[in-house]
Amino acid sequence: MSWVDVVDESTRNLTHPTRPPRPTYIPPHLRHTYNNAVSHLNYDHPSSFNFPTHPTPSRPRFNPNEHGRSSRTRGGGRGRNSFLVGPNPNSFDIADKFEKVEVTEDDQCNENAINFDAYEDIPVEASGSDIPKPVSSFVEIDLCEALQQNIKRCKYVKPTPIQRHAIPIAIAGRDLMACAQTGSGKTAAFCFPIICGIMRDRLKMVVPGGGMVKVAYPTALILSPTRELSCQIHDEANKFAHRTGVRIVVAYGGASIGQQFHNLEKGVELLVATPGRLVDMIERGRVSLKMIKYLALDEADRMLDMGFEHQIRKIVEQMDMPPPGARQTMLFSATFPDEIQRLASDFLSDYIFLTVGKVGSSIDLIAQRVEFVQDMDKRSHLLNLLCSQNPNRTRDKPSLTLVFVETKRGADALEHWLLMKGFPAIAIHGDKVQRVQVSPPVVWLILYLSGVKSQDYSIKERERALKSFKRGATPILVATDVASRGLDIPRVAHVINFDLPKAIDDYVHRIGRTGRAGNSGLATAFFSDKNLPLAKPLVELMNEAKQEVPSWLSEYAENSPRGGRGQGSRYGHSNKFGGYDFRRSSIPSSAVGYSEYYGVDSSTQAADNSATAHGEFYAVDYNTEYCSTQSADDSATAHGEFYAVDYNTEYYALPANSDAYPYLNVGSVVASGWD
Ligand SMILES: Nc1ncnc2c1ncn2[C@@H]1O[C@H](COP(=O)(O)OP(=O)(O)OP(=O)(O)O)[C@@H](O)[C@H]1O
Repeated sequence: MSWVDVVDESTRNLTHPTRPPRPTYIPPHLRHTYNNAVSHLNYDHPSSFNFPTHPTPSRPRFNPNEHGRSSRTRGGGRGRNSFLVGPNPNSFDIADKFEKVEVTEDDQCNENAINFDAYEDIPVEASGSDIPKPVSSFVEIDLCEALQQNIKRCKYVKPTPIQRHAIPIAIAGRDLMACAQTGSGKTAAFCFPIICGIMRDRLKMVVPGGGMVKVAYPTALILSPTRELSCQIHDEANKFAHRTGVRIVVAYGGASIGQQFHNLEKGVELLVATPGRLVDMIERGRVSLKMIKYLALDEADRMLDMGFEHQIRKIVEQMDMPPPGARQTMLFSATFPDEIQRLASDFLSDYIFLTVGKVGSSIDLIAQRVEFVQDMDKRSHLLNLLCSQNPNRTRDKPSLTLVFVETKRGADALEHWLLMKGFPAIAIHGDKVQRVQVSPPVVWLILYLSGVKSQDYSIKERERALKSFKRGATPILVATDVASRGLDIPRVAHVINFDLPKAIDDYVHRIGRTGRAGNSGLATAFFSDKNLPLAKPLVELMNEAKQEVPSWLSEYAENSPRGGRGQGSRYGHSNKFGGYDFRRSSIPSSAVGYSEYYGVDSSTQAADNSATAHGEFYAVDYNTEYCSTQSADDSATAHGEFYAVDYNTEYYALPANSDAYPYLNVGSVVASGWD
């Protein structure tokens, strides 16, 4: 069966629901072990698979004539017609649908949808003072009744590990920096406490205005880097806030600001926004942040890196938002480079740092494969991969494949090429406006006649691409990093890094589009000469995730310049995976003149001798209060990775030599995998 047949079939099934289902091919993300996942995907022997019909690929070892009919006559046209269908006829209004979900006390329906077994041994680290205890069920948390009902409606039977730990912390009003694996339920972890807080505060707070107001005074703000992610958070938050009366508005750039002002005028308590559009609204005097009590940054490390930091600082520090301590701030991501932790700490007050899960444990979730492919061979290799990938189905819908490329132009070109080859692909990137600008005059005429503005059109184009992909009409999405973070798309079975990213953190987020909510997935990367700096961090990541590392990649890693994650990290420092609160490596005042004392909490008490010996970790005694002139462990200093002190040390200090400072960075915290 070819891709076009699959799409055609899935479209037909929509209109003929009585049609008997085809035998289901078990997709990788429903298999429980790596071996199972890859045993059906034998890439070295593509002929052992049910090849689709497609035009001749350029790769010589693949001969389409051995594998089926030519698709030029059959597949191409039908494919294109079938995936360029209009809106899903079965699409429904989420609110209506949600209303009809029955709430029962013993609703176990979704338990199978999420792999809770994987939670049992998940490593969790928390640091900070007076850390609230985790819970094991939602009912243990003091959430209001309507929210509890909505949790059941969402069929969230149990909290995920990040929810178990983070929600009690947030409900207790504490500031939080939380790092947990992709797809592990962070959205609910910050939405539940915010919605609950808004409902409680209503009783005490008087918000300016009333009725239709020109200036909006939200009490909660969630910032996220992309419009797609903001919309997704808005949809989720709306489900959680169903029948609570909490008013939620989303604001993002590239769409009509007028409509968004109109939405704000109707009242807003929780504003979900992208930074640029929010700054615009504040500067036009239409939004005031002076009533903000809850601030959450999703994908916080991205929000504070070079691209966004300026805007975020403006919003958080230079507008009228209450300062840290007067508001509650929560930062969430799957990756937290320590430089970003440092920046983020400016926004927080007496915060708790939480990491849930370590990379080394993601074995059952995302099977990672790396293949050496030179740039010129990538297309034919991709074609082989797509061909050998049986058009998987989950509940009679095709499984989805996400292909990451480096540039917008590359995304468009690959989309076009895949279409030419008869594969139902669609591209998404941040520059759809340009595509509109070069559109033929007839497109402009249609837009003009239908009263659609170009900005709206570009947004709609992006939305349309995502919708078409989500519902399986175009089961291959070619994307730039605009789709690498946060997007929660069920049935993404395979992530292909056609072009690897420059930073390993981006790789972590990209592959995290599969293997979500405890399900397994498959990630394939095309590694070329250009990716040498990524070799070492990639090998480290794969080793820690207990993935099979090809010997050629290990050799590259060994021969590549020193730097580990440093070379592959956009932040340029050596790193170790696993949870680590950067405050543990802060430089105390007596050592090098830093004014801030780092308070060590109980979670740091267990000093690890082997760590000391390896010079990778430092540990200080539980009762440590001061720093003194204890000299740093030589081996640690020599490795330049970490400062180590003796297990029984009461005091710790860092060498006064300021050159040592850069080496003391712990690097990025990356969490991935649930068990
Ligand atoms: N307690 C729960 N029970 C069942 N499903 C859950 C639960 N919590 C979250 N989910 C589901 O898990 C999926 C992933 O959640 P979410 O998108 O919040 O992950 P995330 O940690 O924010 O991922 P990313 O790092 O990629 O942004 C969603 O489909 C969500 O509905």
